[in-house]
Amino acid sequence: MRWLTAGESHGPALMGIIEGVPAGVEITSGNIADSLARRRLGYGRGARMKFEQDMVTILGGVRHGRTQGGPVAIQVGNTEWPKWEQIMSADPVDPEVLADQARNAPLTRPRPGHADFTGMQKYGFDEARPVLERASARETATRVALGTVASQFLRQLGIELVSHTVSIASVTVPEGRPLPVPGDVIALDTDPLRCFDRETSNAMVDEVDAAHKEGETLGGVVEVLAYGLPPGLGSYVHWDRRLDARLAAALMGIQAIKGVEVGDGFLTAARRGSAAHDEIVRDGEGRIVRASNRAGGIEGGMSIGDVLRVRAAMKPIATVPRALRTIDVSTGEPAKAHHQRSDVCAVPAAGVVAEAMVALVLAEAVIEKFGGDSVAETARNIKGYLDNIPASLDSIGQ
Ligand SMILES: Cc1cc2nc3c(=O)[nH]c(=O)nc-3n(C[C@H](O)[C@H](O)[C@H](O)COP(=O)(O)O)c2cc1C
Ligand SMILES: C=C(O[C@@H]1CC(C(=O)O)=C[C@@H](OP(=O)(O)O)[C@H]1O)C(=O)O
Repeated sequence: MRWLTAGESHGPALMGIIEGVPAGVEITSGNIADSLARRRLGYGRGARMKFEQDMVTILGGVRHGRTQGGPVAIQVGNTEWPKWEQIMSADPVDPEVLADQARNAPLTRPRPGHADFTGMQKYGFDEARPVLERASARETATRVALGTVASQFLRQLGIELVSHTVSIASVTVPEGRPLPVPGDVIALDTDPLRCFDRETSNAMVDEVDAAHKEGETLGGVVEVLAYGLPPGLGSYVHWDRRLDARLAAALMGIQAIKGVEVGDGFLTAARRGSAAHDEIVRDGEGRIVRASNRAGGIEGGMSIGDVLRVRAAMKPIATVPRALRTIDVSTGEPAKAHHQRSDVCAVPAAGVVAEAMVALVLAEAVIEKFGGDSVAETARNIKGYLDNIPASLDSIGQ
């Protein structure tokens, strides 16, 4: 399986292609639009989320609501395009027409924390527009679109994902709260911060309001859970086939994500060995189970058949209204970084993006282990594998 996105933040559309999806995945543009609507949610998102729509068109690979085995191509149109048609035109535009457009003013005051400055150095641009157009997390709309295809595939195999917000700045869900399960997704999506704990969510709203008032921006932590995984996805034999390595890379590949944790992660580093691992025991019905899930469902680079649990830490939004110090590269003089509008906090949206990235990694790992040109074939192969795990090693009660 492989996938790729293209397109700019203010271009006509974003595009994504995913190849290697078996035939028979049930997917409609409505499913993708629903996922994209979830990505736009979240208290603290900026003005653009209110006035722009995501226009989904499936351009290939799907017929009558089912994948056909070929690459799936999805377009997400930017409804803001008419305002940017000349500025972002692929073909040359009369410089006089461009000179009249206020929003085309050169962005010569790069924002610390964004890709602006180094992107200009790297590609030889004299302003940040061409950098931010592609560096922008607008691109994550396409990842969520492609991730929806992956999620639908996984769901048909009994694997369900849940994402939620664990913290906004220093406001954190208290330790020991029960994990949200797939049946909680609707409730999560109606919470302003996609937080499972009502009291914490209220405190998060206050935190975002305070930051907004003070011209600040915020980061936070999101968690993705996967239920129903078979044991053995990923591998211990090569570093780049480890499931934890692939999940970490996928999550770190989201704009503004600065840390990834698998299971209890950093907390585990502070524990003694006897309190760090998940003992293998028999439950009341004689099945082999784990006494805990500190590892987050991965050992030795492989899924162990328990709930997968990964977290991603997002830094505060780089476009800080109380603008940071920078240099105006057109004059060489100290200046304040450019700021027109931005999100105060996009952590809830990042959770939906993280869920999409986890779905893409898991779908790829499933295809790698079980193959299948159709979902039915993949499902048969999974069943054959599980049925053939010897009783002495059976941890899934087959
Ligand atoms: C969903 C989402 C929305 C974001 N919205 C903004 C935004 O409105 N303004 C901004 O400056 N950065 C925003 N960012 C973060 C930037 O894209 C990110 O800071 C930039 O790519 C640099 O981060 P990096 O150093 O991790 O690449 C957003 C990120 C995500 C995931
Ligand atoms: C448009 C989206 O996110 C954008 C991500 C983003 C950034 O710098 O990453 C900056 C903002 O865009 P603008 O600067 O045009 O207001 C966000 O709105 C989106 O998520 O659909």
